[in-house]
Amino acid sequence: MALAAARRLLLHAGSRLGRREAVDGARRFANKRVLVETEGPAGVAVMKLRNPPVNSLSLECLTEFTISLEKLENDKSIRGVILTSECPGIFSAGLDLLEMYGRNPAHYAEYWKNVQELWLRLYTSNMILVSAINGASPAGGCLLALCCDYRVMADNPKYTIGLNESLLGIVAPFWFKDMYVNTIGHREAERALQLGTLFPPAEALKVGVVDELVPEDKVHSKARSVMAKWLAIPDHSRQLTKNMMRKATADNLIKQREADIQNFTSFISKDSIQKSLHMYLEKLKQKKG
Ligand SMILES: CC/C=C\C/C=C\C/C=C\CCC/C=C/C(=O)SCCNC(=O)CCNC(=O)[C@H](O)C(C)(C)COP(=O)(O)OP(=O)(O)OC[C@H]1O[C@@H](n2cnc3c(N)ncnc32)[C@H](O)[C@@H]1OP(=O)(O)O
Repeated sequence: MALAAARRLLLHAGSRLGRREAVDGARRFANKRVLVETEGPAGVAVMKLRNPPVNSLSLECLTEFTISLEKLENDKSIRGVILTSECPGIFSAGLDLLEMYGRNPAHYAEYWKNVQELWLRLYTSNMILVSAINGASPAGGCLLALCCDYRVMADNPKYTIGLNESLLGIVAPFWFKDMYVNTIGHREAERALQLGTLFPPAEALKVGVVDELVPEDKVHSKARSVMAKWLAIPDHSRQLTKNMMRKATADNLIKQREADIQNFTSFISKDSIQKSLHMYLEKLKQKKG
């Protein structure tokens, strides 16, 4: 309930701000964790995640992300979005582990509902989505990139991307898996999911997790030039084609959202799974010390 109220407030406040700044041609609206900048006639918005230190997708971050997308979808002058990160070296560390560890079942259910909501909105967006992957992109971070129509990644061997859930002792849900299969094919997805592979850029390109690698300082300019190419296609034919390609995958979740929430909640609540998450969080801490 509190989140629904926050969502209404943010939508309202954001639209007022958006109108005021439109006077300059370039517009900008921001929540705490998501910054959106639009550039007048080109019809392109740049959406930057800024939830330091690692852009983990906390409940608040998911909510703000979803609201920002909703606002862009409602703005008919926007045809494309470049998704990127403001956190140096990190695109997104994925779902926030602290939302899935040590909480109660009602919290897990609420969190998962919001994860589903963001995924459905991103994956089925009518807008052109290009990801400018300027850092590490494990699990839910990779999920965000996979939702896009085109992925440009910084060619820095320190950055990896992939669905690594099995390394955490958890399991990517069927709709993560479906999207992976759609992107890289069944055999590669089967292997990468079981092994929890985090691909360095060259391998990510080879297997098809990303579409293009560029030097780090060229990620944004390349994303813009890719966007220009996609903008040249008539919206109606591109959108109908996208819908034709993606609808069955999205419908597969839509028809069983509630069951998927129940499944996640009971899975993540298990003692054995909580123990695995605890160990993984400890490992992250130890890495520092
Ligand atoms: C039969 C059953 C069938 C189906 C199952 C049913 C349902 C499905 C069930 C579950 C599905 C869940 C799907 C989950 C998806 C996810 O996205 S899980 C998250 C996966 N993410 C990761 O593994 C990334 C972990 N992080 C890292 O590898 C590194 O942090 C980094 C490479 C991103 C960045 O490295 P550094 O720059 O060195 O930063 P630090 O490691 O020091 O981290 C700083 C700080 O941030 C904390 N942190 C990192 N990642 C997360 C995260 N994802 N969530 C929350 N917090 C995170 C880290 O612990 C540090 O914290 P402090 O020590 O500073 O407090």
